[in-house]
Amino acid sequence: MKLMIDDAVWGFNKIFSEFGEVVTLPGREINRESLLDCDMLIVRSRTQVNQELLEGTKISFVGSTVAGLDHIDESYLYKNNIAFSSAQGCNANAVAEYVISALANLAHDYCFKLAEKSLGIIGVGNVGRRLDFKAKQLGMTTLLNDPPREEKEGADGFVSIENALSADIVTFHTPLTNNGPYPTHNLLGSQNFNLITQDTILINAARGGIIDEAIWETINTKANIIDCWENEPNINPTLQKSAYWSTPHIAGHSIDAKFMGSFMIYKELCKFIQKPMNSEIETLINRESMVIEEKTLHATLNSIYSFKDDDEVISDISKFEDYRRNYPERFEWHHFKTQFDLPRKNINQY
Ligand SMILES: NC(=O)c1ccc[n+]([C@@H]2O[C@H](COP(=O)([O-])OP(=O)(O)OC[C@H]3O[C@@H](n4cnc5c(N)ncnc54)[C@H](O)[C@@H]3O)[C@@H](O)[C@H]2O)c1
Ligand SMILES: O=C(O)[C@H](O)[C@H](O)COP(=O)(O)O
Repeated sequence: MKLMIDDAVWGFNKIFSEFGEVVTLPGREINRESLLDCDMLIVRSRTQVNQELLEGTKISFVGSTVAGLDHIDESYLYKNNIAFSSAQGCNANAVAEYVISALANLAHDYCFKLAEKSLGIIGVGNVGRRLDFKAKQLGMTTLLNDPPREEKEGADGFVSIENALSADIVTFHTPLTNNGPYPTHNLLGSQNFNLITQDTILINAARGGIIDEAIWETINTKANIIDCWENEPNINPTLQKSAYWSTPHIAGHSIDAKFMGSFMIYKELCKFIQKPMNSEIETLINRESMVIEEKTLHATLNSIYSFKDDDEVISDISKFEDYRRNYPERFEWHHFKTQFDLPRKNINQY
């Protein structure tokens, strides 16, 4: 068997070589010709998986080791009996930790208390739930907007998008969709950007295109935290300069998240070819606990990982893609023994 794997897939050799010959390319360079003698395809978000890529190949399994799905034509795969698995939730905790780190830095630099602020979360799935849980542990008031969930689960606990946009801090965690009952392209756009004021902190760690950047760059906000951009890696320089933090789409790029994305697809591939799992794979991340002596939330989180460094690197926008492909090792909070009592994972969520 021959597998084509995006070379940004974490541990691709250690994890997938037991299935057969592994060949790799940067995700953006995987094309139909490179797949002609391959049986399986393992990607991240940089490969557009559709008819143009797969027609005439013998690919029978596609694994996407990330949470987003906007790079996958799922209906094409289904119609052509190509098995598909993705890693929903693999990096949700990483993104929630990124947002809390941003809020801790903003609270420190703008001299406010998080417990006195409201947080509007638009999209309350794997990321949004974890963020809601952590923010509440820090005393914040959260306003949750998620019409698809509201439709299924009832209105209790949810608010309108207009209400969520009135929060002190507004953060988006929806997929990027252009159709269906609740499309998210320009979810914050000409129809409602008037609800964003000069006191609003606005965060996009979901997908470029959910917030209309042509309007965003003209609006005065209190602060912009931007991890996901339209037209990556050729991001909007005006917005980049406006941002308190501008980062190169790395909110979900902890080592834990990258491993989990690969491990989730490994398990699905074992099921697909009915092969028993190699139990050693699960223990590939066994980092010993590290001690952080800092006493405040802000100092503790910056000791764990300094996102400010990521922001500074992409002040030179040309470094966007190369930096994310060679991103520094970042471990999630549970690897650390901290003086400050950090919001921990809620085991009921996982
Ligand atoms: N920056 C990063 O590194 C990073 C990492 C992980 C995920 N993401 C992005 O964030 C998105 C969310 O991630 P997730 O794991 O929470 O996905 P998820 O599918 O678990 O949650 C998405 C939630 O959005 C809701 N939703 C859909 N349309 C909506 C709308 N119009 N208004 C409000 N809510 C809506 C869904 O009902 C769902 O609850 C992903 O699709 C991906 O594009 C980015
Ligand atoms: O979709 C996701 O899970 C995230 O956006 C993730 O950061 C994508 O990772 P990439 O494919 O850009 O490495």
